[in-house]
Parts: sequence; C-alpha cells; structure tokens
Amino acid sequence: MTSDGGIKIPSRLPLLLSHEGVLLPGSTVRFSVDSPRNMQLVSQRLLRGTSLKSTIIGVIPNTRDPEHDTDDLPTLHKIGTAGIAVQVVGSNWPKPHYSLLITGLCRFRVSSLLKERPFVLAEVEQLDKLDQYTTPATEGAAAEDEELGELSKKFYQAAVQVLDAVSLEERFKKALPMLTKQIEGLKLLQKTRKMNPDNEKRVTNKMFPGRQFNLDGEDEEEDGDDAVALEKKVHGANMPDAALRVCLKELKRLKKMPQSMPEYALTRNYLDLMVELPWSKSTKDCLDIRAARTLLDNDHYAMDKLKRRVLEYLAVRQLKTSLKGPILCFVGPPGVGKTSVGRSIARTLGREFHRIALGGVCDQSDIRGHRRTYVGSMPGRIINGLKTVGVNNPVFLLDEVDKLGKSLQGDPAAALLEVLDPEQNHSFTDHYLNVAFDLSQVLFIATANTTATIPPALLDRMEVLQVPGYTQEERVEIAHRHLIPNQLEQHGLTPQQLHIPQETTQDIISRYTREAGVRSLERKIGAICRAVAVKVAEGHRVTKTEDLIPESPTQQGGKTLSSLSLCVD
Ligand SMILES: Nc1ncnc2c1ncn2[C@@H]1O[C@H](COP(=O)(O)OP(=O)(O)OP(=O)(O)O)[C@@H](O)[C@H]1O
Repeated sequence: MTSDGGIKIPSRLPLLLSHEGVLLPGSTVRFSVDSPRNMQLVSQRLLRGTSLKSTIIGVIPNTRDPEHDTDDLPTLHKIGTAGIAVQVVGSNWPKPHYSLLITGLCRFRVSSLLKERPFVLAEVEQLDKLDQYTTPATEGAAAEDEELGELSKKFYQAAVQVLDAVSLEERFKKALPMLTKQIEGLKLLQKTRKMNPDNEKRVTNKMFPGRQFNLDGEDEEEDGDDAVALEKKVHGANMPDAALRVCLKELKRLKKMPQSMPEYALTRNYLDLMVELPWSKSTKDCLDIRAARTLLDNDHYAMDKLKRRVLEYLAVRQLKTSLKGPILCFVGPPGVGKTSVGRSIARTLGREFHRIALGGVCDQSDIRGHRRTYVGSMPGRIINGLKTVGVNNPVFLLDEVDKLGKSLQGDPAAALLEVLDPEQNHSFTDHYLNVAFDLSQVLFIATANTTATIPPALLDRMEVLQVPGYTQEERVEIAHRHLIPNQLEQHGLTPQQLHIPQETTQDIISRYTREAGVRSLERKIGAICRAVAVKVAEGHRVTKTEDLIPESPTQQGGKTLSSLSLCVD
C-alpha cells in the first residue's frame, strides 16, 4: 500500500453511495446506512473483513432518494473520497440500519464500474497524496473540511463542488464563499442573542436544524456547572464512604459522557437518587408513653389487648433505644383498624409513616430493585419509600404480607427476610443502588388477614398480634366516636345538620352491613352524608333517612327503619 509518492489506497474500492453528507479528506463524518446496496457493503465487506484493507471504502455523493435505491444504479458522481471505517454500529430501531463513522483519506476518480451488486465495486484512480492531510500544516484545513462536511443539506451541492476541486487553488475558491456565509450566519446569531438571550437556543435550532452551534462555550459552562452542583450535592449528602466512592466514580464517568448518550441519563438518575436518599437524616423520637396511651385511646375504640401490647413495645423501645425486637404483625379481618393503628404508632413516636402494599407482589426486584444493567431499572419499594419519606427512621407498614406471591423472577418473601432481620438489615443492598443502606433505624410493622399464607421463615421473625372483629356494641361506639365525626368533616357537614341516633346506627349495622370490621359501615355513613349534603345544598330542612339510603333492604324485610329520623337544619 506504500510507495515513494505516499500511501496508496487499493485500486478497487467498494463504493458507499451517500445521500446526506459529503466526506472530504481529513474529515470524519457519520453516515446512516439503510439502502440495500449500502447495507450489503457493510455486512459483506466491513463486518466480514479482517484486514485493515477491508475497512477502506469509497464514499461517492449520490443525490438519489435512498428510499428508491432498489432498482438500477444511478449515474454515479465521478469523484469520491476514500475513507476508513472507524466505527460500525447496527440497530433495528426504527428500522434496520447501520451507522458508520468514516474518516476521509484522499480523493479518487472512478475509472470503471466493476460490479453493481450486491454492492458497487469500482476501479479507482487516486487523486491526492495521502500524507498531505496528516502534516500539522494542513490540520487546520482538515478541521475546516470536517466542519464543511457536516453542513446541512442546503450546502450539499457546494460541498460536492469542493470535493470535485482537486487542485488546492480551485478548492480554496469554492470553499471561501461557503465560509463567508457561515461567518455571516454566526454573526446574525450573535446579534439575535444580544437582543434576546432567552431565545438563543430556539433560534439556533430553527435556523440550523439538527445542528448545535456553540458560540462562546456557554453550554459547556452549563454542563460544567451542573456537574459541579451535583458533585457538591454528593459531598453534602452525608453518605457512608463506600457509597461516596461509588458516586464519585460515577460522577467522573458522567463528566466524560456527552449528554446525548443514553447512559448519561441513567447515570444522572442514579446519582440524583443517591444524593436524595436520607443516608443520615432522621427525625427525633419524641416518645412519651402516657401521651402515646392517650393518642391510641383517642384514635381507636376497643382493641384493648392490641393497644396494651403496642404500648409495651413502645415502652421497651423508650428504655432501650437500639431495640432489635420482633416485628409486630397485626393479623385480622379487613377493616378492623390494623393500618390505622400503624399510623397512630408513627404519630406517637413523631416518625414519618409509609405504607408498602405487598398484595400481589411476586417479583423479588419489587423489594430489592433491578440491577442497573436492566433497561428501565428502578430501585425497590424499600429504597423508594425511604426516598419518599426523606428520613432513615420512618415507620414502614408492610401491608398484606400474607398476599405475597412467588414467580420465576424470584421469591419476594426471601428478599423481605433480609429487610426484616435486624442482624442483616444494617447493610441491606438494593440491586439498583449496589451499595449498602442501613435499615436498622426503620420500624417495620406488618399486617395480614391470615397467618396461614405467610411464608414460615417470615412468620418466624414476627410477633403476631391478633386483631379480632368487633361486636355490635363496639361497632356502634366506633361509629359514634370516630366514623360519623370523620365522615361529617369529610363532607363539610356539621353535627347539627346531620344527627344519626344510636338506634339508627344499630339498624344500619345489623341490616346493611355484614362484616367483622367497620369499613362497610363507614361507607354507608359516607353515603348518608352525601345524600344529606345534596338536601342541605337544596335548602331542605327535615328529612327521613329512608329517603337517603339508596338500596334500602326494608322492601325485602318488610320492616321500616322506625328510628331513622334525622334533622337537616
Ligand atoms: N377501633 C377502631 N376505632 C376507630 N376507628 C377504627 C377502629 N377500627 C377501624 N377503624 C376505622 O376503620 C377504617 C378501616 O381501618 P383500616 O384501614 O385500618 O383497616 P385494616 O384492618 O387495615 O383493613 P385491611 O386489612 O383491609 O387493610 C379506618 O377508617 C379506621 O380508622
């Protein structure tokens, strides 16, 4: 390939017919290839060849629409540029295509076409000396050529003319008007920016679609600022050394990545999560057992056994701050107040409360997150919960542990074991984070409807507290102490506007609800409140409850709700 006149390109070259860019010697241009001949060239020549020679191809400008490139070969341009394919990337989206990065070496003239299929092969005559473009003196010209090679379609013809100009003088004459135009464009941009700096980005994109000009490096500065701000946040997040090391490493990678790279966004998201996590942020426990008793009593009627055990638990926590005690698991029928007791516990401790619904979870990555190599990877629910509450010592209510599923994606119960085990959870490692997070300050409470379906290993780590259903009398009390006042408030009504007598509640319970808890009773009271709200809005004064309950079973039972009179003020 060498001779005393410089490096020689092969005399037979496969030709890539370019539809958009013009490759000039010394420039590096990216070509998107999807027409049949060009695709064949890539797959049969570039991807199969093993020698350096096989990476050299000729690039010929061809203005024909690539969509219609299946038929006869068009009349080809006579002059092209031999180039070396430095990168080949294949993709099937949105349609099969290759993206080639080609560095131009020298011009050639097509002497004769040897074959047209599967790709074009031609006998060529080298026009430039190859070493001409590698000397330092011509580097500037090469950079200009590169700029020119990427000019938008508007300059396509002009660029072809520059390609055709083999002598330096002629080439200079052709290139000069293009450079002048380019400079004029830049001046205009600068003027517009001075007039309205906010519009600068928009104007740039509008005038030169697909091309980002950078007049005085502002974008770079912005990126730089962004990275500096992120670095500050990383240092200020108070994370353990291991996590800090990982973050700094990722940050270093991020700084080197162009923003357009898909991995940029992934790394950025990861770092954003890392700085947002409450590594050392916590609320101060303000536990006063007497106040806790009052609060629990005020929030919940009956449930004496449960409340007593919860108070014992809290008292031990108060005396021995680092309690590695059992996880409380409230087991009982729906609507008996399990979730609501969990919420009260958080209030008594002055902690944040977060509920993690486990019903139907059958993939362990729901708990432990996906590895970052997965497309669309996310942290698990535990880490997400910590991010939401913003402190590392919340009360986490693991709702419905009895409804965990199992699937090919692993057993979520096994992942929960690590979360709930005080011996292990100080170094819980979510797959997405890939660094340990200390969960030992989190107070976990679980709820279930039955212990029968809780995995035995999980059940073994928990202390089961049964929450039985309520008696009729207890439900009447709960309704009058809690449900009715709550519902009145939620519907914007006052106790004067709607008064429900005890007998009415008893009737509603015995004839409208059939449940162990009070959820359906709460719903019925809500229905009455809604109906009364309409009457109040219409200006009615007195009404009967029969008119307010939509699907009255009295028709079936033949009995009327005698005690159901109420007042609407
Ligand atoms: N003893 C009680 N005192 C006051 N309100 C109660 C009591 N028991 C239940 N409630 C109320 O009943 C409603 C339903 O309770 P909650 O959502 O806590 O039930 P749950 O046992 O968690 O149900 P599930 O198993 O379906 O999740 C809540 O509004 C709650 O305040």
